[in-house]
Amino acid sequence: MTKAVFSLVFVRRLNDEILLGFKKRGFGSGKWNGFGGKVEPAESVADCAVRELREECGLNAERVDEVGLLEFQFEGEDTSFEVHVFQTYNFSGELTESEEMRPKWFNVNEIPFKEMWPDDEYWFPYLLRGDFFTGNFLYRGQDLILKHNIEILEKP
Ligand SMILES: Nc1nc(SCCc2ccccc2)c2[nH]cnc2n1
Repeated sequence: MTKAVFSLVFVRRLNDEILLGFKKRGFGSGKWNGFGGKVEPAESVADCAVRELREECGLNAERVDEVGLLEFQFEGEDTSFEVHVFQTYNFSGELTESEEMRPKWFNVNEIPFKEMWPDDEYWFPYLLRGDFFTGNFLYRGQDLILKHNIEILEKP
């Protein structure tokens, strides 16, 4: 089982808005998601999160805080995805659509889960509440979760 490491970053504004991007092509296209991609050899996961955010929507995160760690396996595939989830409230720059992503602010009570990866509905409540979460999901294809486990580190 080879492991590929990815970053995924969610931008928050005030307390009730979150930035999502509609993936226009490539892996996960047709779904709303955070911004992210594959960690390159010479960078940290956090650096990757900042880089991918800027590349995909033009925003510069002053800092990113790790809020979760997810592992995804797809039945019959040898590679598993290790996804480090980050959040930031501190950003600058002008929101821009890219070839990859169409960004849009959502109210946290109106997350478009039906147009997102099925697992997101399991861990979004913890992301929004600021608890650190870990989870692993076994998929059949990209729509069916065969097995999953989630653990929460309650904030002190
Ligand atoms: N929310 C969410 N995201 C991903 S992939 C995120 C990491 C990534 C991978 C490739 C390109 C850009 C970003 C998922 N996979 C399975 N469930 C999932 N849920």
